[in-house]
Amino acid sequence: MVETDELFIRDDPIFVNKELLEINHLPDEGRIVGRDEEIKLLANAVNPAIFGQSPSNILIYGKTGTGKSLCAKHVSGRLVDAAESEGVTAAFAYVDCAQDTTETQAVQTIASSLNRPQATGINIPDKGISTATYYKRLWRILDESYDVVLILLDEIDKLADDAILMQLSRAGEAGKLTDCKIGVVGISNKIRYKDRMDERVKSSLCEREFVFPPYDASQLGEIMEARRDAFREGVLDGGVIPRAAALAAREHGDARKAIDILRYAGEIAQSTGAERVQEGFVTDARKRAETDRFRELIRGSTPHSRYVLNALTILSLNDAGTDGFRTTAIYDVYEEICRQEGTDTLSLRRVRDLLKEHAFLDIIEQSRHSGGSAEGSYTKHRLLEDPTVVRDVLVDQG
Ligand SMILES: Nc1ncnc2c1ncn2[C@@H]1O[C@H](COP(=O)(O)OP(=O)(O)OP(=O)(O)O)[C@@H](O)[C@H]1O
Repeated sequence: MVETDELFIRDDPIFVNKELLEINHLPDEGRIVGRDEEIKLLANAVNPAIFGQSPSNILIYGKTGTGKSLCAKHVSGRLVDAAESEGVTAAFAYVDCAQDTTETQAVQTIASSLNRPQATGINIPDKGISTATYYKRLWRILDESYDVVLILLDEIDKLADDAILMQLSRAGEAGKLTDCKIGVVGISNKIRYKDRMDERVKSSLCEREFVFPPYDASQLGEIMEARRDAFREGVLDGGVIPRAAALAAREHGDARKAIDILRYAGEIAQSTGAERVQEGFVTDARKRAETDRFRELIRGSTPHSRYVLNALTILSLNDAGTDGFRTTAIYDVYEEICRQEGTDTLSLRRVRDLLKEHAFLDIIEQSRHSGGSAEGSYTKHRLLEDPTVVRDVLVDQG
């Protein structure tokens, strides 16, 4: 008989179904909370696709963890099924533009995710063919296999340029490159992303725009409650979810963070050998979730965006008590950082824009002040994240 090694735990005392709390877990319909209206509006915009007609192109904005990707994927999946029952062949491709930043990578991902090599006989290699060849194969795949496709470009602002958007919008124009109808769903948490787009691409790709608001405490509570069965029955103390919901709502209304707090609280119980997940664990769990969230937020951000943040962090670490720092003070430190990095500085205007982007993501807070008639009014910037967390993450990311 094989002996069981007592060193390893076989029955997890805390979790029974931990996948429910994993970052990329896609909850089924019953577990999507508080987004009925957004789901309806998205469905409405792509509705023509179920009859094989062109869906509207969509841009979805909203802060991180507000369910943008989740709802876009959910509606796309349902659209594919609904189209099928109308006799229309549809599919959707999902591209994480933070991973696939170049035009070639993005078109490769789209082509390989839509390709059914057995049926098409087309090969999409990982590399070794030109961008133009990827496109040609993509158009062939679309023509051979589909009446309509949706292309989801998540974190669309991370694309190096507009080239692929240009191609997709051309392809979408009545049968120029393919007969398949194409709908593009761009997703971004940079509210100013559109300003950077080429005018032609903008008018074609931004037919419908949606802004997803942050969740409130009761929605976050429901989102977590809907995953309570990740835990063994009875191990979760009554106060854990309300506490985690209150904290997550007060800070960002970010569902991912709320779920992370819950998972970490469970892991703390596991690692300390506690029998129950206690409300007190939420404080440490929150700190870990905050670090993760921030790391994710600045993942793939441009070096200058990080230098600007680093400048404000250095000021904040040196002078914790103030109500913020003026743009010019931040710019001085930023210039020094650029000197050390051996890179040219961006203009003060661009730095102001980068600060606005950080403000939109709730990394910093901006306030207007009046300096009296001599000075006019000016803006102050204050770091909302814990400066030590920011510093550690920035050091990690180089
Ligand atoms: N309404 C909801 N109901 C249930 N779970 C949700 C809901 N909204 C978000 N979540 C959970 O939070 C996770 C993060 O959501 P999602 O990826 O959709 O956010 P996002 O708005 O796209 O954020 P980001 O800009 O960071 O990509 C999802 O994988 C899902 O597990």
